[in-house]
Amino acid sequence: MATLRERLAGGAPLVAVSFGDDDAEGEAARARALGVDLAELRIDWYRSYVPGDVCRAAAAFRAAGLPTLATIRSKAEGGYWPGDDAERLALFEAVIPEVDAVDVELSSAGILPGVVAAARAADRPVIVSYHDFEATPGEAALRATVEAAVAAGADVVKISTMARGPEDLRVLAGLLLRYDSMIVIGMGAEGAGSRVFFPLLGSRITYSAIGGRPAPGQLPFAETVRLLETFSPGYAARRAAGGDA
Ligand SMILES: O=C1C[C@@](O)(C(=O)O)C[C@@H](O)[C@@H]1O
Repeated sequence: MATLRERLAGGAPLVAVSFGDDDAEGEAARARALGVDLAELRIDWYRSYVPGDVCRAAAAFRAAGLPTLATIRSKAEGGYWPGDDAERLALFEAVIPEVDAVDVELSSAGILPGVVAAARAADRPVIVSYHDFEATPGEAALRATVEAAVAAGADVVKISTMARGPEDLRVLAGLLLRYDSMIVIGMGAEGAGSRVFFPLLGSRITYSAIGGRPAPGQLPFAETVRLLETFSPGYAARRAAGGDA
């Protein structure tokens, strides 16, 4: 079976679902049975930020055979992390060896070099991300963001912005076509189609919801699977092979 790094580098897109720390064993078993490709561990949603507890929740997903992505989203980019930079970096350093990849915001400048260094030391790919829940910035600003994320050490750059209409989707699609190793998402009702269409153009991960706290415009997991099976033969083939192709 391909590693997560290999899957992020090419081939059919991955369907991720985000999880908190309620019943990690049960959620992991259900997600595995449903054929989720990647569990995004939204550690900023967790009830406990004690490193041992966080690592145990991560281990439950890995034990179920599900690749994991650790995210500790800052409040500045729509997340819930209540602590300071030193605590967040320490938590990233503790959890990185227990997961398959890590996501950190470009704007988290105080911890970004440390997170990249910890990921490199553990040979884990790094997604450097940018979120705007209000609007989609102009193309020049987004290009500068992508280039700064690459310069910071991103293996994959994620751009997730609120799409207010077709013009925003054109900007986001242009960005996706311009660079390799991208995850691009148009959030909101106007962006919802991008969650299926952009993966067909090469966006590496699409995020979907199984209950929980769906992001704006996120589609349910089952609907995302149905649409990707319809439009992505590569995804359909991988799923038919039980996720292992
Ligand atoms: O950044 C992303 C994308 C997302 O915000 C979405 O819109 O699907 C959901 C988040 O959990 C994830 O980390």
